Amino acid sequence: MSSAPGITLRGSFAFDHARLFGPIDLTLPARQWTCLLGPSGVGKSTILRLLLGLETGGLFDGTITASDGGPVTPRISYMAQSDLLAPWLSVRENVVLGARLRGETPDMDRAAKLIDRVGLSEHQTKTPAALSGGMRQRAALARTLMEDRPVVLLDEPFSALDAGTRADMQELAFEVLAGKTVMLVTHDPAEASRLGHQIVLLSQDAASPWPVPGTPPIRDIHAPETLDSQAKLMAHLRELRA
Ligand SMILES: Nc1ncnc2c1ncn2[C@@H]1O[C@H](COP(=O)(O)OP(=O)(O)OP(=O)(O)O)[C@@H](O)[C@H]1O
Repeated sequence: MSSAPGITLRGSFAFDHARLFGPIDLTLPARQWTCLLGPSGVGKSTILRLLLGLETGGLFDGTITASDGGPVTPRISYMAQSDLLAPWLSVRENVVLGARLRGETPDMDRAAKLIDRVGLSEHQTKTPAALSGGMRQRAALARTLMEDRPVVLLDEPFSALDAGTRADMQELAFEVLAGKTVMLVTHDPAEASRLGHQIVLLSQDAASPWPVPGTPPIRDIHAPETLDSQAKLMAHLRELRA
């Protein structure tokens, strides 16, 4: 597969001529993790929908480009805020759904390994209705990790998980998505401080870079630079609300 490209979105977005954000200039550097934070309703998920080429109900005035000049949308896999699991399929069938929909033969060994890594081996024949919210989120994560696309967009993928499982799943995602261009939408300063090569704060007027620790991700949760970054980012986010 070709190397994962960087992605750049430049422009403004409006609903019914009321500006939601922009003009902004947001670049996801190739093969790095970009963590996008910002107040609820500022337009983070809308940016993901624009990158995915999905209907937004509004008007985007701008450009979305890949650093290699290739198409953007077909090279993206996406994990939405809601799990989007098919309710009539088992965990295992959901995890291989992408391949089935494309008419491909799924790699069942890879699926089994991922289901095991997200801790759902004993639940793989259950349908989503028989799972907890955190289990459904892990099933959706396994499905996303199963897709081998160069660009991956994750919309609050760990939000329903307990703290220990969340740390484990962050480590799994970082390992499996090595070499891919990733954008993680999160409200969690600790998560961004741990995972981001780049942290970007979205406001109505700008997508602004926020300093990241000098060490490369994935960072140890207890490392002083991770904790320092987390504390400063948290303080800044609280100031923005004041
Ligand atoms: N079809 C629509 N028409 C008008 N406004 C809309 C429409 N769809 C979404 N919105 C509004 O657009 C804004 C941005 O929504 P979006 O989901 O992108 O925000 P977000 O930053 O991801 O929020 P959160 O952090 O809560 O998930 C919200 O205020 C939402 O109410």
